Amino acid sequence: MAPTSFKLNTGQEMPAVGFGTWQAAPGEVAKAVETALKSGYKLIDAAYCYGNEDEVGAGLKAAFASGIKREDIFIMTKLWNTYSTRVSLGLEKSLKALGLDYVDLYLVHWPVGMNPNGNDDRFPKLPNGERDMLWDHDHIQTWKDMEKLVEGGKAKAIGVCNYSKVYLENLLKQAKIVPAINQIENHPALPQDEIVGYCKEKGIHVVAYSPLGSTGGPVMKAEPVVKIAEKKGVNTGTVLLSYHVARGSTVLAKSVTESRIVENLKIVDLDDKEMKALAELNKDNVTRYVYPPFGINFGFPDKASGKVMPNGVPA
Ligand SMILES: NC(=O)C1=CN([C@@H]2O[C@H](COP(=O)(O)OP(=O)(O)OC[C@H]3O[C@@H](n4cnc5c(N)ncnc54)[C@H](OP(=O)(O)O)[C@@H]3O)[C@@H](O)[C@H]2O)C=CC1
Ligand SMILES: O=C[C@H](O)[C@@H](O)[C@@H](O)[C@H](O)C(=O)O
Repeated sequence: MAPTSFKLNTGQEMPAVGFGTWQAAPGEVAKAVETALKSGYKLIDAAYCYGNEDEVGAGLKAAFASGIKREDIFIMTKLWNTYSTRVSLGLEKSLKALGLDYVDLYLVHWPVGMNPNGNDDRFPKLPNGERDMLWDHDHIQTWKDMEKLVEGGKAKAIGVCNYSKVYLENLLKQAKIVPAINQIENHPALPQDEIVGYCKEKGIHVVAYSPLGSTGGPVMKAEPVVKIAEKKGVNTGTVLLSYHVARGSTVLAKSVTESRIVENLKIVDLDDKEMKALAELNKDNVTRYVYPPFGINFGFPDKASGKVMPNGVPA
């Protein structure tokens, strides 16, 4: 039987399936979060940059009012890049919007800094339209500030997102706290074997995002996925979500559609042959769906161009 949770290096149990809130349109996400929690999700993923933490908070409030207990739910949110030099403020703003006293896990959203005094709170731009980045920002300084939060108790644990092997290697050389998780884009069309293997070796739990291929769920149409789903009599989404649990990862799926929210809780066992067939998908032509235009080389083997940042890829 597929596991329903995984133990983190902090001792916390993290559910195997979580609910995503990115790109949930205004007016939809509060209801979606409430529906998700009432349907049995125990893990909610939020972020300051999604601009909807207050609505996520409304959904949490409604679910708690119906009898669901805060302590039974694992809630994580993320520090946005314009707060990379104001970590404590970033957490305070998220807690306020979510209506919470603490989060179970606070994550660095991307290992970059963006201008905190630019022309927008979340997405400051330069006159030429490029993102207003802090080019000399060292992601390890942000991590040191993240470490200080844990003592305060408002973040029970800390972790990262979008870290490649080389970024993580650099971080671990100076970290006092090993990140509890690394949240990365992951699906059979982007297996990320290098970083998944490295995280396993270091005791960092992998959390897979965009498991369906993000907006519109394009990976659901891939041939091996459709074939396995037909053979097992399940939906293609179930195959894609189950792929991560079989790999020992937590998976996050987003939907604002009630039937899909419920459907995405279903995980089935996949055997070695099925996992191998999924591994063959786009083997020589990986597809990454989420790669914002920061102009930075994050060190992922499939995207090795862009500017080199302090403590990023070697110059
Ligand atoms: N740390 C990071 O940088 C990132 C984190 N994330 C997190 O991961 C979560 C999941 O990733 P996300 O990019 O949202 O994409 P997903 O891979 O979860 O796909 C979401 C899309 O698939 C549709 N969908 C969901 N379930 C089904 C289903 N059963 N059948 C058919 N279509 C379906 C949704 O439509 P609809 O809603 O209309 O039902 C939506 O268009 C995010 O919401 C976010 O919380 C995501 C990206 C980056
Ligand atoms: O979490 C989801 C993604 O990382 C998202 O936060 C970014 O892609 C952001 O929209 C951006 O454009 O930089």
